[in-house]
Parts: sequence; C-alpha cells; structure tokens
Amino acid sequence: MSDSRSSSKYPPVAIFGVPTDVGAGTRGASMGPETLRVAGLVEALQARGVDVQDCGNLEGPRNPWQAPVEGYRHLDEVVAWNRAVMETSASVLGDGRLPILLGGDHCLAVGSIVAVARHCRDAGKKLRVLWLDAHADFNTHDLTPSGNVHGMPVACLCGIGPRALTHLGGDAPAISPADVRQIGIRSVDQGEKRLVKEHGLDIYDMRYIDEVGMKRVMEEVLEGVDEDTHLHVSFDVDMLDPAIAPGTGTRVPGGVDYREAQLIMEMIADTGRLGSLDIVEVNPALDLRNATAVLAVDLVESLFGKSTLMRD
Ligand SMILES: NC(=[NH2+])NCCC[C@H](N)C(=O)O
Ligand SMILES: [Mn+2]
Ligand SMILES: [Mn+2]
Repeated sequence: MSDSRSSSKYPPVAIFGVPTDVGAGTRGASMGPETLRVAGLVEALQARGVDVQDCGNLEGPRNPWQAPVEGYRHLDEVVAWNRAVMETSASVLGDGRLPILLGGDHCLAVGSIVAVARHCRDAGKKLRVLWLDAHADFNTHDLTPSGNVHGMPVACLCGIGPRALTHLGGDAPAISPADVRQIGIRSVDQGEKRLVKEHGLDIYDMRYIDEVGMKRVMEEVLEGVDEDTHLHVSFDVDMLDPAIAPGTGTRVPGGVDYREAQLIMEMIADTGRLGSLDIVEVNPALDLRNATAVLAVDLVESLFGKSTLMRD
C-alpha cells in the first residue's frame, strides 16, 4: 500500500485518557491525559508513521479525597476506574490495536494489565511486563505507609490484595512475579522489601544500573523475548530523575537520566514486540512548563523506533 500510515512496523494504536488520581496521595495526575496531548503525543506518533486513534477520556467517579479506610484510600473508586480501564483495554486489543493508556495514577495498571494478560492467554502469547518506576508498587493494606493504591498494583496483579482488584478479570492471579521486570527502582518501603524478596520479584534497581550500565540491564531484562512475546510497558514517569521530570507526585532523587531513558526505549523498540503501554503519574500541577509531558512524548517516540543516528 502507498498510504504512509501503513509504512510503520507498528500496529495501529488506540490512545485513551484516564483522568483520575484516586490512587495517589497528591492531586493532579488526573490532568495527565490532556497534558500529554498538549505536549503533542498524537502528532509525534503520526509523524512516526503510526496509525493513531484517540478515543478521548474514560469516565469514572470523582476523587472524594478522603483518609484511608482499613489500609486503602478510595478503594471503591479505584475499582470502578480499573473496571473501565480493563474493558477499554480489552476492546482495543480485540480490535487489533495497541492500547496506550494515558494516566492518571499508577493504580490503573491493574486494569490495563489484567486485560493484556487475558489477551495473551487467549492468543497463546507470553507476557512480559516492563515496570519502569522509582517504586516497586508491591505494597499491601497492612504494609502501606500511605494507603494509596498506586503503591499496590504489582502486588494486586500477582494475587495479593483486595479481592475486587486481584479478581478484577474473574480469576487470580492475573500474572506471576516471573512475568515482571522492574527498572529504575530506588524507593521500596520496609515491609514491602520483605514481600518483594519473598515473591522473587526481578528488580533492576538504581545501584545495579550504576554498577553494570543500562545496556547490560536492558539485555538482561529482554532476555528470552521472542516473536511469541507480548511486551507491556508500564511507564511511571517518576522512574526519571526529578531534575529532568519534576512533574510527578512521588519524586525520588537519583533516578534514570535522559540518555539511560532513551536507551531503555530504543532497546525495547529494537525487539519489535511492544504490545501495550501505560504512561502514568504525569502531574502538570507540579511540572515546569510541561517539561515532564514533553519528555514523556520524546521517550515514546524512541519507543516507536525513532533513533538518534542513521538507523531509521
Ligand atoms: N505509583 C507510584 N508513584 N507509587 C508510589 C508509592 C509510594 C509508596 N511506596 C507508597 O506505597 O505509598
Ligand atoms: Mn508506580
Ligand atoms: Mn513510582
């Protein structure tokens, strides 16, 4: 076909915004979807030759902004939003499109990954989740220091958490810790550390990245990825160093720098196996001139094959 849209080696994409911060302890990530659009996400993908459909934003309950109850803040609202995310992700995957979730806070990855896991099971594909984050997000109601559910999605997906989230897709666990690789980690709470070790979560923390370098980290993370693998990238922008990405609610110093982040995205792009993406925790209320959203868009371009040299 001569249509430039079909020249991309990527499948068509469907973008949907999830404007909520019910899982977070700081307000503002609810404005993430619009700020990523303002930063030019759709146009940047189209310029890569990708067929992009913007489905607009999902709807759900408002943020009641209440204190945690029995270890969870806003659990009912978190479940309602995740149900909507799961349904939309499933229908996008069913249409043969690559879903891109614009968060919103990171609790929403429960819904997106439950849908992706089901899709992989039905399609006979192996799932690998790349969790790009400063945090392990493996808390439970009795370990959490905050009650914020955005600190719990990985545990929920692995079957540890409130039934409404662990069984969101009907059965549990949605995934196994062996399906997950975490990159950029540098803040894990005391009890969370124990749980992470107990479950053998594969964590590439900042110390390991410093010691061996990002190239080797990504080689290890992507080991075994083949044509039957579906890569789900769950990109919490707080993986990035706050000096380059200040617009997020739970900043932790000592994060991934610009070059390292580009290499992560480029090496994922090289596999050609990207199947779904979350971009979460962009908070324009804390940002400087939309720098964090602009950087996220820049990194997504690399994830869709833009390279700095003559490799296109
Ligand atoms: N997705 C995130 N930004 N999570 C931050 C979690 C922070 C902290 N570990 C907590 O559980 O409260
Ligand atoms: Mn996170
Ligand atoms: Mn985080």
